Amino acid sequence: MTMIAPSLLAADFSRIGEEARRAFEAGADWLHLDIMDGHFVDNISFGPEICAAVRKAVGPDRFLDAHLMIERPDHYFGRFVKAGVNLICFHVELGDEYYIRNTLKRIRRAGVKNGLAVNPATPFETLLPFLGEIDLLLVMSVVPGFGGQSFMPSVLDKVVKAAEWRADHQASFLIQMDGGIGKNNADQCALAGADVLVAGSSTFKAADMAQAIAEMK
Ligand SMILES: O=C(CO)[C@@H](O)[C@H](O)COP(=O)(O)O
Repeated sequence: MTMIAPSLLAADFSRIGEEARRAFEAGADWLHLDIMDGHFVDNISFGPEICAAVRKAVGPDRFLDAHLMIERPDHYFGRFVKAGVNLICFHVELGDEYYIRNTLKRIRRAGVKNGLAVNPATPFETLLPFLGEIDLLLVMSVVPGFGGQSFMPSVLDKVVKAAEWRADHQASFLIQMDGGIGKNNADQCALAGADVLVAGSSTFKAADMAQAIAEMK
């Protein structure tokens, strides 16, 4: 079944530990942590210390995935490993083939899963050198930086291509989609091949988070 990962970016930051627990109590499979540095994207969110506080709040067994929208993932990822996240994803737009490949390898060597994120405007072909070396592909369905934006259906084609590539090459990376996702488009994402749906506004801001997650599933 498709997994749902509420994005903590849409939570009430004045009660962040409680909000993280609320997501799992409502049926979340993972919790998605959006890390923004004000350079790679035009917004600043939170860093490793908040991630460590979230880990403490939810206990050791919950799956936390960190989406680094930052310029130097190679420099900072170790701090997120120490904070206790399970997966670290960064953007394919950030560097040349050597930089991306090397950073992917280093993340795995540090003992967590790796992931590569792709912006809506970046073509599928940019991902080809790396698809055999990732645990997760994150296809952005909004321009990263802010929650609450509208879903871009044009990216579904990239998800279909990634799912086809995965089947043809007997690969096993998960496909995650993120941005503007809720009960009205979750089915399109899953049918295109997405395994994990990130949802911020449609979960944390729902009147009933458990019902919102159940409806998406
Ligand atoms: O990474 C991002 C935005 O950059 C996302 O994770 C959003 O935070 C998802 O929020 P909604 O679009 O679901 O409100």
